Amino acid sequence: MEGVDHLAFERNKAQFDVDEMKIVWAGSREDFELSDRISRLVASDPVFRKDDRAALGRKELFKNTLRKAAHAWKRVIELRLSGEFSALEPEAYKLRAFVDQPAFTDLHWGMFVPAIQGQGTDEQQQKWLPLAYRMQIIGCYAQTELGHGSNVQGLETTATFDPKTDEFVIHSPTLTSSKWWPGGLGKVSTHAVVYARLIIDGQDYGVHGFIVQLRSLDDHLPLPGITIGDIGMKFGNAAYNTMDNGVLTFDHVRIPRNQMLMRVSQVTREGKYVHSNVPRQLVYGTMVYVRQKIVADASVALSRAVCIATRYSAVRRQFGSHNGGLETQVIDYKTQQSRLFPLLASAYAFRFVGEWLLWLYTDVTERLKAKDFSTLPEAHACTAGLKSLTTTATADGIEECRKLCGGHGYLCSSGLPELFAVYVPACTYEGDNIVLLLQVARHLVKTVSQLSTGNKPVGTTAYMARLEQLLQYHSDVKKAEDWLKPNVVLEAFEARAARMCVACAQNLSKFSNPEEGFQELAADLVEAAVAHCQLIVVSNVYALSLLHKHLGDFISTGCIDPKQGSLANEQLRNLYSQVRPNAVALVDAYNYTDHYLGSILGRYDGNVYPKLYEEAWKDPLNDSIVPDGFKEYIQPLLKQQLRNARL
Ligand SMILES: CCCCC/C=C\C/C=C\C/C=C\C=C\C(=O)SCCNC(=O)CCNC(=O)[C@H](O)C(C)(C)COP(=O)(O)OP(=O)(O)OC[C@H]1O[C@@H](n2cnc3c(N)ncnc32)[C@H](O)[C@@H]1OP(=O)(O)O
Ligand SMILES: Cc1cc2nc3c(=O)[nH]c(=O)nc-3n(C[C@H](O)[C@H](O)[C@H](O)COP(=O)(O)OP(=O)(O)OC[C@H]3O[C@@H](n4cnc5c(N)ncnc54)[C@H](O)[C@@H]3O)c2cc1C
Repeated sequence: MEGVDHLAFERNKAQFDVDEMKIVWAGSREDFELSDRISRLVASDPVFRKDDRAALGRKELFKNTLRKAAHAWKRVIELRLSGEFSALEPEAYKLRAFVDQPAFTDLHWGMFVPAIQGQGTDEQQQKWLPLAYRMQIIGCYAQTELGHGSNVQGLETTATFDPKTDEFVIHSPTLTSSKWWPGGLGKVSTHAVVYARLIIDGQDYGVHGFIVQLRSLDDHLPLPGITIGDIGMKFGNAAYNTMDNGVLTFDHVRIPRNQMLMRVSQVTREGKYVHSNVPRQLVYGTMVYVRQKIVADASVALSRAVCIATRYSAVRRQFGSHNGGLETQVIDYKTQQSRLFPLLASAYAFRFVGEWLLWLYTDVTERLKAKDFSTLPEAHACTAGLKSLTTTATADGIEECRKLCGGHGYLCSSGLPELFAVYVPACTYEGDNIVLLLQVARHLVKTVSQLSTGNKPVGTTAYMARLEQLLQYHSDVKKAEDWLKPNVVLEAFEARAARMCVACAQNLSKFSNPEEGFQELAADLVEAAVAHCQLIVVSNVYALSLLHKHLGDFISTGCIDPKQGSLANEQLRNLYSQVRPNAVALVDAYNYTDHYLGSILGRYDGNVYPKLYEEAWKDPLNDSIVPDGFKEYIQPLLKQQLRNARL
């Protein structure tokens, strides 16, 4: 029934103030009001409708994306969502987020602009940023190649300095050096920040960023020497196919010398390479920025899936009917709770860890401005590790939510297949998750090895300073409630991470060649890195379900014994019972509109069955009662069978 809240009985059970929790989730009252206003604005605008997108072909889908991006930009300007002509302001960022359709603009604002801001000189910023802010040029981030993505130092594209003309010659020497994947490149971008090996007088100075114009600003045709196109359909139907991930090759394309991004190092008119007194890793700065954004984004994607699965689990009933009464809500099954509630808790935990990471990132940025590079390794390890941890958990969590919704979760109208398809590449882009965990492992091993030299570990590795104590530690948990004390949980996680790191460091020391040891022990190193990253995010329910999931680690490292493991599980069951009456209210606190959720199963009013039934009839296959192709392919078969039957 329209207008009836089928979930009201669930909402009445809540033991906390949902409106207050909405503010906690949003970050502040101001943020809440902003999100609320912008999400409603998007939901009520017919251009931003998205319920029809699963049935669109690639070309229509792409054109629809262009239309939405252009309309979003128009709205930003009309509503003066940002003071300047810039879409970097929170309002404009939120508008793009609620439009919920990946587009070239994500890369323009999310990578092209930050690359120039972070790696361009003041002069370069003054020249390029106003053009980019007004979208008079549209840029992308062209780093990955057909042959190399993870190994940035292995990129093959060259930028050779020509002192005669004061230019760089950008060239793709091999097929594998073709740029491959950059979003927005395939059909839209007029410019790119291209990463290429700097060659001066035959000497290779490694990978640097260059601003290169790709297409004419008049007719949008590729400039001479440039070959460009889309790399083809990707996983899922609509999902990430709204994006024109592209291929690009250069045939001796010339650009002026001042288009090398020169904040970190410079090439003079005479062809002299000058490296500023800053770490070369600052060339990777844009990736650090985006990894931090991706962590913040993980809680959004996971919370959407959890919201759908929680509301639907309260609506869906199976078994347990007595004397013709109602069947049991599937959310009341302990198995459903043990799969769903840790994800609900994870969404909240990732929301808070995202805030913390933003603080860390802001802090390191301020320090870099003051030429203090001391916290850069910690910022790199935290952004890389948490990007890996949160995206893996979110991608797995979305898929689990699909299963939690049974068969109906497999329908596109549940919103879950598309959410998964659009999200899962987050485990790969901005750094493959395993490659990133290996970076964390290097940081941890280095930290352990420096302890003997008296180096005091700082930041998230500070617990290693108590190594002796952590190596002696054995949990003193005696009853299930002991697991409710944050310190008890935290110490167990610290001891587990410390012991796994120390074990890796000890095993590494047995190798005469450390690099060989690192390769050989990579799987253990990744597990130690995961343990360290989990330590960063632990909080009550979440921590206990993780402890239960990784019980083997905790027991094998001697941090807890099997009895204490069972007590943790007992406590977990108690906590699920406490979460149960609050579950629907906890997902209401995300304040998502039905437009943004894009899911019949997750509708706010819980009116699932009539709407699912209605939606089915909208499928293009139901446009005709007898399908196209009946006469050619089905009727002859039927007639054939009839003839055979008569024989
Ligand atoms: C709308 C706004 C955006 C919103 C965001 C939301 C969603 C995103 C949406 C869509 C995504 C779309 C786009 C995706 C884009 C891309 O994918 S761009 C391409 C990204 N590519 C990668 O991430 C490549 C991964 N590889 C690397 O980062 C490096 O090659 C790797 C770190 C693996 C190795 O580098 P290498 O130079 O070979 O280093 P070493 O292992 O030898 O390390 C040398 C030292 O440098 C330190 N280090 C490495 N990286 C960094 C860094 N980024 N910052 C600081 N320091 C770094 C490393 O720790 C070593 O230090 P020590 O020498 O040990 O002290
Ligand atoms: C949707 C999407 C959008 C993207 N957008 C952009 C963009 O805008 N701009 C851009 O430049 N790039 C972009 N990329 C590329 C992306 O950054 C790379 O795909 C990513 O960095 C992974 O690199 P790769 O593809 O080379 O994977 P590979 O490194 O080839 O990974 C293959 C396998 O090898 C393993 N592996 C690799 N190295 C190691 C190692 N040292 N030790 C152990 N295992 C290892 C990995 O774990 C993985 O299992 C995008 C990719 C996707 C999927």
